[in-house]
Amino acid sequence: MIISDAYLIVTSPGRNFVTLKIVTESGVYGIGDATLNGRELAVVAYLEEHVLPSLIGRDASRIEDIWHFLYRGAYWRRGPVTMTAIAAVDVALWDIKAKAAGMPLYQLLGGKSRDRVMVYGHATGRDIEACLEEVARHVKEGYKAVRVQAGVPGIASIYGVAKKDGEPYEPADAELPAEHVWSTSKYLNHVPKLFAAVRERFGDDLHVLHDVHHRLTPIEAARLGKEVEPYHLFWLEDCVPAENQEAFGLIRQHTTTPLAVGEVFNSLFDAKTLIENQWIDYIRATLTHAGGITHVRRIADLAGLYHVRTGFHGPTDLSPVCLGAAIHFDTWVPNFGIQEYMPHTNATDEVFPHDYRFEDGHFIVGETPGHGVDIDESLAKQYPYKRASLPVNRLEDGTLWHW
Ligand SMILES: O=C(O)C(=O)C[C@H](O)[C@H](O)CO
Ligand SMILES: [Mg+2]
Repeated sequence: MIISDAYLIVTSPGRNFVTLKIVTESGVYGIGDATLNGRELAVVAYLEEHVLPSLIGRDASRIEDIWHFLYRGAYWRRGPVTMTAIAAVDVALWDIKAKAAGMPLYQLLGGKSRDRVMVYGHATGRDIEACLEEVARHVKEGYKAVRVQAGVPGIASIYGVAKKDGEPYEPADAELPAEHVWSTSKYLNHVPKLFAAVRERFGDDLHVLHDVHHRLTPIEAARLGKEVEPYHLFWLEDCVPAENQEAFGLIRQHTTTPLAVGEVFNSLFDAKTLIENQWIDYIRATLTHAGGITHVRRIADLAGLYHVRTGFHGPTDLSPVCLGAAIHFDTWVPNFGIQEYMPHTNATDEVFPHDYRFEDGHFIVGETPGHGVDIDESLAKQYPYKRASLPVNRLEDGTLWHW
């Protein structure tokens, strides 16, 4: 199991993905996702210059040791670039270990805790009516849980809403950051109306979710949480930026709406205070950005002690490699909550052949040894990298705000 080669494949079948391939002397290889949306080449440089040369000749089976070699050994700890690079190595090594054992990854983690994992899809529309149509489409396709994001009158472009109804939403839509204008008051006045309409049309059984995308202050988030209480959301996500973990204590005092956070977290330490105080209900840290299976397992275990469940980030900017590994993790993790799912384009699915499948609002894990996702390297070469940036938000007076 000696590592003989390690290299990156950067491809853009509709959007950019960075994939790490680690090859062992026996020929068994593993792949890991190293995609950090809008900062892809920073991770490429980190891996190529500082990580991959030191992997050659190491024993691929020593996953824990390699994790600490890259984390402690770097001296400079944490941060999204470092932790994405470590995650790519970690997931590739777990893939190798599971392939060498002849087992699907979930078996190595401890076996199945469930037969299938519930996902939530994304309904988006320029206005409430268009959004309800998208919710209806998801329900027809079998989804049991739907994230609902609608345009807000008076706000031209908003996170989570496609430019045209019926088109998929892709936030990294320009070479340089697009500038959006944000109004908290217009947003806060609109969201409760959206959820009233959803419940009226779809009844009480559908799980509904909403992503605030970090744009409120704690007291504004508390107001929103209270006002949507009658509509029983599955969760309200990222209602404030989470650098200040104590902010969630304030929000929690005011509302019983369940709270989810963590897609931008890269370490247990980003979530420790939130979890230990039971200020959140779902932790969204992702394998790709939070140090891979080895580290996210620690986050999930801590969360489990405090009734916090997982709800992994799963937008299209995480590659099928991340999604495939996440489905194995979700199938095993005892305190699973839900898995986010934004379908990839056909071109992406062709570059990344995989064995997971969507059925009746759930993912069913595959039985191929490893995490069940591969990369077609010659096809990947046909899609060269294109610089793409996430937008920024400004308040109506021009102040730079959270996007
Ligand atoms: O999927 C979500 O909940 C997101 O908030 C998606 C993020 O905006 C996206 O991953 C940014 O790259
Ligand atoms: Mg989000």
